[in-house]
Amino acid sequence: MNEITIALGKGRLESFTLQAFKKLGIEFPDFTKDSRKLIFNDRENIYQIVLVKASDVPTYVEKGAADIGIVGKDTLLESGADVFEVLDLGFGQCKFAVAGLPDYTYGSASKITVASKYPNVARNFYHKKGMSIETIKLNGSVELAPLIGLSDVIVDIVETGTTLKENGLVVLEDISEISARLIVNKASFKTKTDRIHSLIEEMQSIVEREMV
Ligand SMILES: Nc1ncnc2c1ncn2[C@@H]1O[C@H](COP(=O)(O)OP(=O)(O)OP(=O)(O)O)[C@@H](O)[C@H]1O
Ligand SMILES: O=P(O)(O)OC[C@H]1O[C@H](OP(=O)(O)OP(=O)(O)O)[C@H](O)[C@@H]1O
Repeated sequence: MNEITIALGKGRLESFTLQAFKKLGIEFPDFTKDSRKLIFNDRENIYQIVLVKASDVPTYVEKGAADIGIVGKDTLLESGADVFEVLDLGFGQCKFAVAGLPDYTYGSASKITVASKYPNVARNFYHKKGMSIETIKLNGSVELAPLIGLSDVIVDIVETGTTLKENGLVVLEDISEISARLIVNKASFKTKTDRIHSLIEEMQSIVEREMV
Protein backbone atom coordinates (compact mmCIF):
# COMPACT_ATOMS: atom_id res chain seq x y z
CA MET A 1 0.00 0.00 0.00
CA ASN A 2 1.38 3.43 -0.93
CA GLU A 3 1.69 5.60 2.12
CA ILE A 4 3.07 8.79 0.64
CA THR A 5 2.18 10.50 -2.63
CA ILE A 6 4.79 12.84 -4.09
CA ALA A 7 3.93 15.44 -6.76
CA LEU A 8 6.78 16.16 -9.15
CA GLY A 9 6.85 18.46 -12.15
CA LYS A 10 7.59 16.94 -15.54
CA GLY A 11 10.81 18.56 -16.72
CA ARG A 12 14.06 19.87 -15.31
CA LEU A 13 13.67 18.61 -11.73
CA GLU A 14 12.81 15.00 -12.64
CA SER A 15 16.27 13.47 -12.85
CA PHE A 16 17.64 15.37 -9.81
CA THR A 17 14.71 14.07 -7.79
CA LEU A 18 15.15 10.52 -8.97
CA GLN A 19 18.84 10.66 -7.99
CA ALA A 20 18.05 12.15 -4.57
CA PHE A 21 15.61 9.33 -3.78
CA LYS A 22 18.09 6.76 -5.03
CA LYS A 23 20.64 8.07 -2.53
CA LEU A 24 18.08 7.39 0.21
CA GLY A 25 17.64 3.83 -1.06
CA ILE A 26 14.20 4.66 -2.49
CA GLU A 27 14.18 3.25 -6.02
CA PHE A 28 11.72 4.30 -8.72
CA PRO A 29 11.72 3.10 -12.31
CA ASP A 30 13.49 5.62 -14.57
CA PHE A 31 10.54 7.84 -15.46
CA THR A 32 12.82 10.41 -17.13
CA LYS A 33 12.75 8.22 -20.26
CA ASP A 34 10.07 9.14 -22.77
CA SER A 35 6.82 7.66 -21.54
CA ARG A 36 3.23 8.76 -21.18
CA LYS A 37 2.86 7.06 -17.81
CA LEU A 38 2.17 9.49 -14.96
CA ILE A 39 2.23 7.38 -11.77
CA PHE A 40 5.25 5.45 -10.52
CA ASN A 41 5.65 3.36 -7.38
CA ASP A 42 8.90 2.77 -5.57
CA ARG A 43 10.17 -0.80 -5.28
CA GLU A 44 8.75 -1.23 -1.80
CA ASN A 45 5.40 0.35 -2.62
CA ILE A 46 5.69 2.95 0.12
CA TYR A 47 6.06 6.01 -2.10
CA GLN A 48 4.17 6.98 -5.22
CA ILE A 49 5.34 9.75 -7.55
CA VAL A 50 2.74 11.52 -9.67
CA LEU A 51 4.15 13.48 -12.61
CA VAL A 52 2.28 16.74 -13.09
CA LYS A 53 2.87 20.05 -14.86
CA ALA A 54 5.54 21.85 -12.83
CA SER A 55 3.31 24.86 -12.14
CA ASP A 56 0.59 22.56 -10.74
CA VAL A 57 2.76 20.94 -8.03
CA PRO A 58 1.75 23.48 -5.31
CA THR A 59 -1.94 22.90 -6.12
CA TYR A 60 -1.70 19.11 -5.76
CA VAL A 61 0.03 19.52 -2.40
CA GLU A 62 -2.17 22.32 -1.05
CA LYS A 63 -5.33 20.33 -1.86
CA GLY A 64 -3.93 17.14 -0.35
CA ALA A 65 -3.96 15.11 -3.58
CA ALA A 66 -0.24 14.71 -2.87
CA ASP A 67 1.33 14.62 0.59
CA ILE A 68 4.57 16.19 -0.52
CA GLY A 69 5.92 17.96 -3.59
CA ILE A 70 9.18 18.90 -5.20
CA VAL A 71 8.99 22.31 -6.79
CA GLY A 72 11.11 25.29 -7.80
CA LYS A 73 11.03 28.22 -5.37
CA ASP A 74 9.94 30.34 -8.37
CA THR A 75 6.78 28.28 -8.88
CA LEU A 76 6.10 28.18 -5.15
CA LEU A 77 6.39 31.97 -4.79
CA GLU A 78 4.17 32.57 -7.79
CA SER A 79 1.48 30.16 -6.55
CA GLY A 80 1.21 31.57 -3.03
CA ALA A 81 0.05 28.05 -2.02
CA ASP A 82 -0.72 27.36 1.63
CA VAL A 83 1.77 24.53 2.23
CA PHE A 84 4.77 23.92 4.48
CA GLU A 85 8.09 24.62 2.75
CA VAL A 86 10.35 22.28 4.72
CA LEU A 87 13.64 21.94 2.87
CA ASP A 88 15.87 23.63 0.32
CA LEU A 89 17.00 20.68 -1.79
CA GLY A 90 19.92 22.58 -3.32
CA PHE A 91 19.40 21.47 -6.92
CA GLY A 92 17.70 23.35 -9.79
CA GLN A 93 19.64 26.50 -8.97
CA CYS A 94 18.93 29.67 -10.91
CA LYS A 95 17.73 33.18 -10.05
CA PHE A 96 14.90 35.59 -10.66
CA ALA A 97 15.97 38.77 -12.41
CA VAL A 98 14.63 41.80 -14.21
CA ALA A 99 16.04 41.87 -17.73
CA GLY A 100 15.80 44.25 -20.63
CA LEU A 101 17.70 46.01 -23.36
CA PRO A 102 21.16 47.18 -22.22
CA ASP A 103 20.30 50.88 -22.45
CA TYR A 104 16.94 50.59 -20.66
CA THR A 105 16.34 52.85 -17.64
CA TYR A 106 13.14 53.24 -15.65
CA GLY A 107 13.37 57.00 -16.20
CA SER A 108 10.29 59.00 -15.33
CA ALA A 109 7.68 56.70 -16.88
CA SER A 110 4.59 56.67 -14.65
CA LYS A 111 3.96 52.98 -15.26
CA ILE A 112 6.20 50.35 -16.77
CA THR A 113 5.04 47.17 -18.41
CA VAL A 114 6.59 43.91 -17.27
CA ALA A 115 6.14 40.64 -19.15
CA SER A 116 6.58 37.45 -17.15
CA LYS A 117 5.55 33.86 -16.52
CA TYR A 118 5.54 35.06 -12.90
CA PRO A 119 3.24 38.12 -12.67
CA ASN A 120 2.74 37.83 -8.89
CA VAL A 121 6.48 37.72 -8.28
CA ALA A 122 6.94 40.73 -10.58
CA ARG A 123 4.16 42.69 -8.84
CA ASN A 124 5.57 41.96 -5.37
CA PHE A 125 9.08 42.94 -6.39
CA TYR A 126 8.01 46.31 -7.83
CA HIS A 127 5.51 46.91 -5.03
CA LYS A 128 8.39 46.69 -2.53
CA LYS A 129 10.29 49.25 -4.60
CA GLY A 130 7.24 51.52 -4.49
CA MET A 131 6.67 51.28 -8.24
CA SER A 132 3.42 50.40 -9.90
CA ILE A 133 3.56 48.22 -12.96
CA GLU A 134 1.37 46.67 -15.59
CA THR A 135 2.03 42.95 -15.89
CA ILE A 136 1.64 40.94 -19.06
CA LYS A 137 1.37 37.21 -18.38
CA LEU A 138 3.26 35.07 -20.88
CA ASN A 139 3.78 31.32 -20.87
CA GLY A 140 7.21 31.11 -22.49
CA SER A 141 9.71 32.80 -24.83
CA VAL A 142 9.44 35.77 -22.48
CA GLU A 143 12.68 37.30 -23.82
CA LEU A 144 10.82 38.27 -26.98
CA ALA A 145 8.64 40.81 -25.18
CA PRO A 146 11.08 43.75 -24.84
CA LEU A 147 12.55 42.98 -28.26
CA ILE A 148 9.31 43.54 -30.11
CA GLY A 149 7.79 46.24 -27.93
CA LEU A 150 5.36 44.12 -25.92
CA SER A 151 6.89 45.21 -22.62
CA ASP A 152 9.58 47.48 -21.20
CA VAL A 153 11.28 44.71 -19.23
CA ILE A 154 10.80 41.07 -18.23
CA VAL A 155 10.95 39.25 -14.92
CA ASP A 156 12.27 35.79 -15.62
CA ILE A 157 14.56 32.97 -14.57
CA VAL A 158 18.24 33.27 -15.43
CA GLU A 159 20.41 30.20 -15.16
CA THR A 160 23.44 30.35 -17.49
CA GLY A 161 22.47 33.71 -19.02
CA THR A 162 22.63 32.22 -22.53
CA THR A 163 19.04 33.00 -23.48
CA LEU A 164 19.42 36.66 -22.50
CA LYS A 165 22.77 36.95 -24.28
CA GLU A 166 21.56 35.34 -27.49
CA ASN A 167 18.72 37.83 -27.60
CA GLY A 168 20.75 40.93 -26.82
CA LEU A 169 19.26 41.40 -23.34
CA VAL A 170 20.99 41.94 -19.99
CA VAL A 171 20.15 41.52 -16.32
CA LEU A 172 19.04 44.93 -15.03
CA GLU A 173 18.34 43.84 -11.44
CA ASP A 174 18.66 40.62 -9.45
CA ILE A 175 15.54 39.66 -7.52
CA SER A 176 16.20 36.42 -5.60
CA GLU A 177 17.91 33.04 -5.67
CA ILE A 178 15.93 29.97 -6.70
CA SER A 179 16.34 26.26 -6.03
CA ALA A 180 14.11 23.23 -5.64
CA ARG A 181 12.11 22.96 -2.41
CA LEU A 182 10.40 20.12 -0.59
CA ILE A 183 6.85 21.13 0.30
CA VAL A 184 4.36 19.29 2.50
CA ASN A 185 0.58 19.32 2.77
CA LYS A 186 -0.40 20.77 6.15
CA ALA A 187 -2.76 17.94 7.12
CA SER A 188 -0.38 15.20 5.96
CA PHE A 189 2.32 16.76 8.11
CA LYS A 190 0.18 15.94 11.15
CA THR A 191 -1.38 12.64 10.11
CA LYS A 192 1.68 11.02 8.52
CA THR A 193 4.17 12.52 10.94
CA ASP A 194 6.64 9.65 11.34
CA ARG A 195 7.08 8.81 7.67
CA ILE A 196 7.25 12.46 6.56
CA HIS A 197 9.59 13.57 9.35
CA SER A 198 12.04 10.77 8.68
CA LEU A 199 11.96 11.49 4.94
CA ILE A 200 12.72 15.18 5.61
CA GLU A 201 15.58 14.27 7.96
CA GLU A 202 17.11 11.81 5.50
CA MET A 203 16.77 14.29 2.63
CA GLN A 204 18.35 16.98 4.79
CA SER A 205 21.32 14.77 5.55
CA ILE A 206 22.02 14.10 1.87
CA VAL A 207 21.64 17.81 1.06
CA GLU A 208 24.16 18.67 3.82
CA ARG A 209 26.54 15.94 2.66
CA GLU A 210 26.48 17.32 -0.91
CA MET A 211 27.24 20.83 0.36
CA VAL A 212 30.49 19.76 2.04
N1 LIG B 1 17.10 27.55 -16.98
C1 LIG B 1 16.02 27.31 -16.26
N2 LIG B 1 14.83 27.67 -16.72
C2 LIG B 1 13.70 27.38 -16.06
N3 LIG B 1 13.67 26.75 -14.85
C3 LIG B 1 14.84 26.40 -14.33
C4 LIG B 1 16.05 26.65 -15.00
N4 LIG B 1 17.02 26.15 -14.23
C5 LIG B 1 16.45 25.63 -13.14
N5 LIG B 1 15.11 25.78 -13.19
C6 LIG B 1 14.17 25.32 -12.16
O1 LIG B 1 13.50 24.15 -12.67
C7 LIG B 1 12.09 24.23 -12.40
C8 LIG B 1 11.34 23.37 -13.39
O2 LIG B 1 11.58 23.89 -14.68
P1 LIG B 1 10.81 23.30 -15.92
O3 LIG B 1 11.33 23.99 -17.15
O4 LIG B 1 10.82 21.82 -15.86
O5 LIG B 1 9.32 23.72 -15.60
P2 LIG B 1 8.49 25.01 -16.01
O6 LIG B 1 9.37 26.01 -16.68
O7 LIG B 1 7.73 25.48 -14.82
O8 LIG B 1 7.46 24.28 -16.92
P3 LIG B 1 6.98 24.56 -18.38
O9 LIG B 1 8.26 24.54 -19.22
O10 LIG B 1 6.06 23.40 -18.60
O11 LIG B 1 6.29 25.88 -18.33
C9 LIG B 1 11.80 25.72 -12.43
O12 LIG B 1 10.60 25.97 -11.69
C10 LIG B 1 13.03 26.31 -11.79
O13 LIG B 1 12.90 26.29 -10.38
O1 LIG C 1 19.85 31.52 -18.43
P1 LIG C 1 19.52 30.33 -19.26
O2 LIG C 1 20.37 29.13 -18.94
O3 LIG C 1 19.50 30.62 -20.73
O4 LIG C 1 18.04 29.82 -18.85
C1 LIG C 1 16.97 30.72 -18.76
C2 LIG C 1 15.87 30.39 -19.72
O5 LIG C 1 15.31 29.11 -19.39
C3 LIG C 1 13.91 29.26 -19.16
O6 LIG C 1 13.17 29.04 -20.28
P2 LIG C 1 12.67 27.61 -20.72
O7 LIG C 1 13.81 26.81 -21.27
O8 LIG C 1 11.93 26.99 -19.57
O9 LIG C 1 11.73 27.95 -21.92
P3 LIG C 1 10.43 28.85 -21.99
O10 LIG C 1 10.82 29.99 -22.89
O11 LIG C 1 9.40 27.97 -22.59
O12 LIG C 1 10.05 29.33 -20.60
C4 LIG C 1 13.77 30.72 -18.72
O13 LIG C 1 12.45 31.20 -18.89
C5 LIG C 1 14.77 31.42 -19.60
O14 LIG C 1 14.24 31.70 -20.87
